[in-house]
Amino acid sequence: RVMAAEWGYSPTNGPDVWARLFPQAGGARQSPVDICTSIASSDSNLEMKKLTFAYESQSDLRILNTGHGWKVEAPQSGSRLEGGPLGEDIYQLEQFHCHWGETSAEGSEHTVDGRAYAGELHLVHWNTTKYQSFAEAAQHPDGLAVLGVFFDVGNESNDEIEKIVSTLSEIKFKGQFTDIPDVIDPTTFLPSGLGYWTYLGSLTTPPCNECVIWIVYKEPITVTEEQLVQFRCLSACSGEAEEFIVKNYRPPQPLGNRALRECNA
Ligand SMILES: O[B-]1(O)OCc2ccc(NC(=S)NCc3ccccc3)cc21
Ligand SMILES: [Zn+2]
Repeated sequence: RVMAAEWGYSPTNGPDVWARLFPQAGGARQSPVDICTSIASSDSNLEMKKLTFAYESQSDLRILNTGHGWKVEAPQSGSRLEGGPLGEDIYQLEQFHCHWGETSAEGSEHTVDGRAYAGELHLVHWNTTKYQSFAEAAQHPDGLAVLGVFFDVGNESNDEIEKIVSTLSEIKFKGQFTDIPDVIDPTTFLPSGLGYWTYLGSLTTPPCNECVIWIVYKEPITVTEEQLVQFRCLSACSGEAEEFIVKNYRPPQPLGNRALRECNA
């Protein structure tokens, strides 16, 4: 059966059939995974090398509808993510995006002891110590570092997420983009508690390159149901046809014999 031209999240082009067109999707270090907290080893080594990050505040960042969700392009030569599981290398912010579900009972990519959150934010960084470009870094096992932040649904709307939501009506269709007028400070997306789990994995979307050092924060941030409802109004199509992006998360993949380490910052 020829796979639909575009990969997606429906039964005919979704995660269960990605490996047909994207062989890496069937690899042994795929993401996301279910984080089984009982097997996470508390690695004193991680405690020693504190994970540090420094971001700039930026305005006029471009947000686009990729057809699989929204993505904010935030190449930040002045940003630095280092320490923790990242060895001696410095990683630079490239973009951030989000995954969500049809209802708030699902939506995150990583799960914790089988529990899904309502969504998951990914802050994507690449190794500028070793590689010359994002695309090159994505071809290497230590090329990318992604911070994952879970979304819990609550009554307070998240002001930083609101800056994203307020632009979504302008990028309803796939391929559309606009500039976010507000100043965005990526630091504000991070929870107050900085404990995290870390393991070696992959992109969670095709081509599923096995190039990501994952750092998943334990503490979720809060968004409102209304904010998630707005995410689900984006269209996966470029024109009149309306196929809403109601879910864009990959289910957990086998951890296999990978180490899952935790750091209680
Ligand atoms: O797993 B993720 O959803 O979260 C983290 C993350 C980062 C990047 C992507 N995909 C990209 S950039 N593909 C295009 C591309 C792929 C490979 C080389 C160049 C360009 C998906 C995810
Ligand atoms: Zn992602």
